[in-house]
Amino acid sequence: MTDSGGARRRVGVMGGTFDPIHHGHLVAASEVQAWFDLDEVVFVPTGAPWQKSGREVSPAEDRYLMTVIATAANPRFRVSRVDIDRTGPTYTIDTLRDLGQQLPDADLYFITGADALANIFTWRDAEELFELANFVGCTRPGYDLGSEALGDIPAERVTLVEIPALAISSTDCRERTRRGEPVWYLVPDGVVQYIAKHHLYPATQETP
Ligand SMILES: Nc1ncnc2c1ncn2[C@@H]1O[C@H](COP(=O)(O)OP(=O)(O)OP(=O)(O)O)[C@@H](O)[C@H]1O
Ligand SMILES: O=C(O)c1ccc[n+]([C@@H]2O[C@H](COP(=O)([O-])O)[C@@H](O)[C@H]2O)c1
Repeated sequence: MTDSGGARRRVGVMGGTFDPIHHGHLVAASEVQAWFDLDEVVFVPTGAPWQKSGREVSPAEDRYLMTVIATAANPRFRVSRVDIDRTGPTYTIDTLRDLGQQLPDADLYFITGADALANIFTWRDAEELFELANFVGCTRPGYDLGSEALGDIPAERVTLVEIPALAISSTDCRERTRRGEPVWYLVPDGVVQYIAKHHLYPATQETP
């Protein structure tokens, strides 16, 4: 909503495969929300993450529901279905166009990890992305994003934000679950229970 002075809202967009969502994602979104005084952060689970097509990804509805569970307690967080309800590969250019139409009075801040930001020119219509949103790159353990990695990203459209180092990845959470190790406190409690209830990330069968 626009206030009487016509001020534009600031909305964060946190896209991800979220297989599963973990506290690294949630801390990054919370830090960026506070840093930019965002009105809200919209989490957008991917439908078909084409750059992860070489590996098995859990059903979109499971990833969506885990994201809803993980964000439910924060009044500034919500989850959008735009990417999972669109058919075909998921491209951020479509995410930003769809959200821009839904939120015409908002300035968008797309939140990514530093690793993802360094690869942004492999994304579809990369040049156009910077016309639709600001980009916020979160530092992540193991990634030292020097200014050369930002390459041709327009400087006025990108900000790097240092967040408390959290060495958590979805890959590690899946592997720990497959090995029967706990993921308590790496992911929200409700997500631990969702993974168990729906038998996500089962132990892989050893071939004799
Ligand atoms: N610990 C973390 N701290 C900050 N950002 C993160 C962290 N983990 C992931 N991200 C960022 O969150 C976004 C969504 O990530 P994604 O859902 O692919 O999780 P992931 O942990 O990187 O998954 P995977 O290990 O399966 O590749 C990406 O922009 C990614 O760079
Ligand atoms: O637009 C693209 O071509 C593109 C390519 C790779 C990743 N992305 C987006 O980057 C975000 C993080 O993706 P991922 O695969 O690291 O979970 C998510 O919103 C993806 O849709 C987007």
